[in-house]
Amino acid sequence: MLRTAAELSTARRVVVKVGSSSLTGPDGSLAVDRLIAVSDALAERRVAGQEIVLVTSGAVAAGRGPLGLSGRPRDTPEAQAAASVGQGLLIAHYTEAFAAHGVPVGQVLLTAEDTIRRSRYRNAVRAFERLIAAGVVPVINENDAVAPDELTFGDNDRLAALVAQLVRADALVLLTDVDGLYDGPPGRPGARHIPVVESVDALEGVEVTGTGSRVGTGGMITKLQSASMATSSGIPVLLTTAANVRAAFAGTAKGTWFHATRKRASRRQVWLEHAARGNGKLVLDDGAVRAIVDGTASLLAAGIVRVEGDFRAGEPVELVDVQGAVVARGIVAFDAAELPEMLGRSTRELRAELGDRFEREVVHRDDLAVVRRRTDAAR
Ligand SMILES: Nc1ncnc2c1ncn2[C@@H]1O[C@H](COP(=O)(O)OP(=O)(O)O)[C@@H](O)[C@H]1O
Ligand SMILES: N[C@@H](CCC(=O)OP(=O)(O)O)C(=O)O
Repeated sequence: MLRTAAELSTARRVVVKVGSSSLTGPDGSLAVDRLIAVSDALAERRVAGQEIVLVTSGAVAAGRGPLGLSGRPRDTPEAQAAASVGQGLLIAHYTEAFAAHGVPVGQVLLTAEDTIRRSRYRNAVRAFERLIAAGVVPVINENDAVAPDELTFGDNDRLAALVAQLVRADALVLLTDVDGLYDGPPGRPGARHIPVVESVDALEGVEVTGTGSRVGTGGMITKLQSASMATSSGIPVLLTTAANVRAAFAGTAKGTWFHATRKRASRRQVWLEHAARGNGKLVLDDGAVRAIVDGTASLLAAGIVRVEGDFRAGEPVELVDVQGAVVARGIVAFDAAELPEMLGRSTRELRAELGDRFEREVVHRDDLAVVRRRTDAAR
């Protein structure tokens, strides 16, 4: 696992996210020279043997000019139209810029649903692995033209963290218009640069805003959420400017390095913790909550006080405490309809009264991910 920003040159696989603010000019339209500069640096890394996955914003901004929009789109359909027009332009420029180095790119447009559903998640993993093995740089954006309002990532910072988890990257690099995290809005006199963050969730005395550049989405808040998601699954994060991309890979860029806070988790665990959404909830008593949070126990029927929602065996569910706070997510081994008569009973009673099939754990340890405290709304 990478310990410092200086080690980035040794990373095998790096996900790089470039924000709209780094790809646009002062009038908010696409600045092709900036896109080419980032592409040149990344293509060189790919040619040198590093595996690069690019998450790029800029579709909405790139679509503004051709549609004659002077500011941000006014509503969702206008943003969808701008993204649709802009995405084509964006990928055309990337294709050309990387081709100058003999590197093919492959466009992948994701929606939140692609990560929420296990079958789609697995399918995305397969596609990425094949692209990377073929020497391609996957170029990813959200599928803004069709993503339904209630199911969008909305910002590419968190999408980039999910992609980093999906491809099991060694590092995530967030390129933006500011050379790292400051203890307050960087334009404010006296704001201090923070070179290293040990744990995003333990950050204190730092003021971040959700509004950033004129074209970006989410400001620094979504970057911290992204860093929290990545670092808590074992992936360190470097935040710096797009102009620093070469220096970043040489290990010399001014930026902020977010240490990984946990060991690398399996894709299944990461999916459960960060992406999976379920239709149901299992409400646990205090003893069961302690056992699950402590780390080694499976969930038994004896520790469940109530079942909410409708689900089938094999689907993800939330494990919540009696106050409703999410403690963990897991794959449940029984249908919702089977559980009520099992609640509160020991495995021995279940076997005696309901039969052998009911002697099992309700959620096996291997199918369970404890949801730790992290920056709110990190999903
Ligand atoms: N504490 C902070 N440290 C650094 N930048 C901050 C902070 N709080 C807010 N920001 C703002 O976040 C912006 C970057 O976010 P955003 O505009 O969404 O960029 P991008 O388009 O690259 O995703 C910066 O321009 C900066 O003004
Ligand atoms: N998918 C959108 C990007 C949304 C977004 O997160 O933008 P940014 O904050 O600039 O990374 C687009 O391509 O315009």
